[in-house]
Amino acid sequence: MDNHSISVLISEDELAKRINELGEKINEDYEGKEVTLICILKGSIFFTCELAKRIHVPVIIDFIQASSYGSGTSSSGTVKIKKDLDESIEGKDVIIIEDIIDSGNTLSKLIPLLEERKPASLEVCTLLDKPERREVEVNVKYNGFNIPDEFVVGYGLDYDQKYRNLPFIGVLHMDEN
Ligand SMILES: O=P(O)(O)OC[C@H]1O[C@H](OP(=O)(O)OP(=O)(O)O)[C@H](O)[C@@H]1O
Ligand SMILES: Nc1nc2[nH]cnc2c(=O)[nH]1
Repeated sequence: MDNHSISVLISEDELAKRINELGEKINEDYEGKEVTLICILKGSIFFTCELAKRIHVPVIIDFIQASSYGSGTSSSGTVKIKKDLDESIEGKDVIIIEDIIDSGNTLSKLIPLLEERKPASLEVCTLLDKPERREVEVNVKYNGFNIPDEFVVGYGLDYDQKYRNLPFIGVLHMDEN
């Protein structure tokens, strides 16, 4: 069994404050419109819920699931759709909600696929960005925090499907022995 510990990187209060700011910005940018939030399962569920509560224009929420990294901590480079959206996004103003952008592989595959469905607009909102890890450029309109190249858990992010329920973002430290 793994021996590891977790240290707080971004506290619950800091998350709430920044998500408020992102919500306010989205309210300004989408004034008079309806916005469709696409939550990328599973990691983005907490962020999507918290952000959606702060958006005051009409909101539609839908879910999509891309293939996962599995139990490891690095990108496979290939992305498959495991669960597709329920509704059409044709003519909709869409924001993709991500918990984290790491290599950029997931979004670089997902964005063209969603663009083919002819949304009126398509933007990306991520809670976390690890710019040092980027392999493929992704156009990100809303970004909560840039973080260092550390494996993080909590607030939806897992290690081996665990720790998604932590109310903060923590760094996972693996013990040496
Ligand atoms: O920029 P990338 O290198 O592609 O990494 C980012 C993706 O990795 C994580 O998902 P994961 O595949 O771990 O699935 P999960 O959200 O179900 O945990 C995260 O939620 C992003 O979707
Ligand atoms: N849980 C988790 N998933 C990721 N996917 C890409 N980067 C990360 C990370 O730092 N933590």
